[in-house]
Amino acid sequence: MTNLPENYQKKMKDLLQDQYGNYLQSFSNPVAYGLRINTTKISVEDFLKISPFHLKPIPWTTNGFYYDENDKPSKHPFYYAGLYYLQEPSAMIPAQVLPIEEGDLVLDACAAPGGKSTEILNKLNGSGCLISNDISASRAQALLHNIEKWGCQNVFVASEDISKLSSFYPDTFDKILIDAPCSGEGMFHKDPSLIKSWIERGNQYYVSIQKEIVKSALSMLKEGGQMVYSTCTFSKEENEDIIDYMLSICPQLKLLSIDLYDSFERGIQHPECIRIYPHKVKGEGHFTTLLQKGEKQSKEKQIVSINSIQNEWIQDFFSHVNKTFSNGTFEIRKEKLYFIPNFNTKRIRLLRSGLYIGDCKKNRFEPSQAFAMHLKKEEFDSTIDFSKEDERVIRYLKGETIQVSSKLKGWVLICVEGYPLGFGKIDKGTIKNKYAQGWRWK
Ligand SMILES: C[S@@+](CC[C@H](N)C(=O)[O-])C[C@H]1O[C@@H](n2cnc3c(N)ncnc32)[C@H](O)[C@@H]1O
Repeated sequence: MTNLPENYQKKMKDLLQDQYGNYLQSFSNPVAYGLRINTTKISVEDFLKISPFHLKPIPWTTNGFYYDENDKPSKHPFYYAGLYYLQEPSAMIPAQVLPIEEGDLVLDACAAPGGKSTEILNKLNGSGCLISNDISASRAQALLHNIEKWGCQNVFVASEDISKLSSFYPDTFDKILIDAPCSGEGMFHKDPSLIKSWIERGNQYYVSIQKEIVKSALSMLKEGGQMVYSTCTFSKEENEDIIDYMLSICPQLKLLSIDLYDSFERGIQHPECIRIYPHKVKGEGHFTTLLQKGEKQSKEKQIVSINSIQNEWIQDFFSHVNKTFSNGTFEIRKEKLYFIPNFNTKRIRLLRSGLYIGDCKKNRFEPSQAFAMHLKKEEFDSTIDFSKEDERVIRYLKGETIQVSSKLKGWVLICVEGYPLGFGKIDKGTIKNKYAQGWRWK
């Protein structure tokens, strides 16, 4: 049984009252594991047809499933194909309740390692643009990897303090998600090591950070824009009190109610908010609120612009690519080709602008790993598709040279069950491995 500090126990007893015994009891439940399907790459129905895992629907999501601990989905080629994200089931709620519409400009303010950003990208479905930001440079690297694996083009990955972003983008975003840094009380069951940090820092340490973050976010939200504030902690100071603080500094802000799944609880004094407790659902804890700044406005039409790059090697490569790009421009920066969405990011620290397509080397073009993840099998005219049981899949993911019986020559997109994993270069049945070094199977 987890050793909870005395003062934490007292707070939780006051909060939960007669449910406190059930809360303590929940520490002996097994941890619930979840995966969320990348609906940009595969429909839920199609994934269920090819999934080798023991899946059960997570009732508050449309594309989230519990899996069995022994399934080990992080050790499967489908994970490398970016077909799903592994996420704690209750953490699926914040992105789910943010009402994203086609063409929205969205900010995920505290995004790393990317659980919520990946779902926002699914909801944007290739339209609009996401700025996925995290102050921590090292966490932002993990964010970049997850975003690239997800395969989208309409995203910038930034690493800034959100207060700095706010000076560049007043009244800019249609939607903002703040999954705030918090004391993590909802994670004590899954990761008891967080209790030590709770003892050292308590709740107030986070309250001041959260206030700064929400103040900056509110100033970046457009009139009529909507915002989700969420934490994975139970303390009222870090949840409803932060909502009260937001209401006090932004008078036109209002709370919108969220459809309540049976076992969710309402917020303290704010019935529009939802509280998720581990003794009520199969998942850890979370708090989520949906807010709107003033009245909804009608939307301006997106500017559609597209250019082409006059480079023989790029054009030759693109003669094998059957896909159209929109709402952005192709740009070569330091010999790398990108497709960059229409959004001015000139003054912020970026880890990635849009889609990194490949490298313009002397007399040739080399497509990137990110571009392979972006393509669908039918969008490249030279593919080798393996079944998930084929031992060459793992060998490819390990970076080995592999043999196939094929007359193809040149760049090939290597797929598993029809879903791209990366590129290779084939000649006389030998595939030279081009799977990115840092992504390899360990
Ligand atoms: C709860 S985690 C986010 C988890 C993420 N939303 C997900 O679903 O994978 C909070 C994040 O906030 C980031 N953070 C803390 N202070 C920040 C600030 N001032 N500006 C931007 N990000 C910040 C932390 O580095 C941390 O990664």
